[in-house]
Amino acid sequence: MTATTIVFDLDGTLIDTAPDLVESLNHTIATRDLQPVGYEDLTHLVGQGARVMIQRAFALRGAPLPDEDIPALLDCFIDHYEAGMPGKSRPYPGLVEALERLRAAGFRMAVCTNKMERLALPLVERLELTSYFTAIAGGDTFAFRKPDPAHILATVERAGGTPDKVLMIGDSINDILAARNGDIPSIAVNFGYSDVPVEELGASHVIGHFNELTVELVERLTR
Ligand SMILES: O=C(O)COP(=O)(O)O
Ligand SMILES: [Mg+2]
Repeated sequence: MTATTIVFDLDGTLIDTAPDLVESLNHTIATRDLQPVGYEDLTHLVGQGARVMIQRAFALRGAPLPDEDIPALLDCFIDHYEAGMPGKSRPYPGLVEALERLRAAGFRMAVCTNKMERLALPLVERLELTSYFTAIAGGDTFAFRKPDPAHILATVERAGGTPDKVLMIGDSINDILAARNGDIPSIAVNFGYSDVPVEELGASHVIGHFNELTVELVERLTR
């Protein structure tokens, strides 16, 4: 019997990246004299990767952003974010213990994030989490990304899992919608960066701490 593949989102699910995202974003928009955004703005800004985050920050400040200006701003963000990594970003409480017990129970685990692969890989590596995951796919790894369920399924395939035995765990609409669109059971975590209450996302289950992510829960949701 093939083991279930547990697919985790990254920002706001495995790792609390908010302080560094906000800092790098503010560094980037300051080059255009825009006022800094706050932590409370982040839930509206993250989710679709750095390019969209920059575009949304300009929109939030009512500043025009011609397409041809985006590459330089994106480079500015990437350079700043990469240089500081892992900065203040940390795994959420109880994560490592949860990964340990799920690995011991034989589950295959993978990461499916809309963050660029070149940022996701070193972040996971510098927080010493890489060895838990059989595959790590970013928002630019394939030609599609969350909320397209193909992103989850291609990640599972890369991890050597089977598409009918998958559990998606995420913090926001993209994750849960991708799961729902693919008929995949899902868990929403309530400690991430959703701009709506996670109970409204339509996940199969909601957790408030990784100590609730038990082997029994995974088995029950993927039966
Ligand atoms: O960085 C983003 O915008 C989204 O990243 P996530 O898919 O890991 O939440
Ligand atoms: Mg997320």
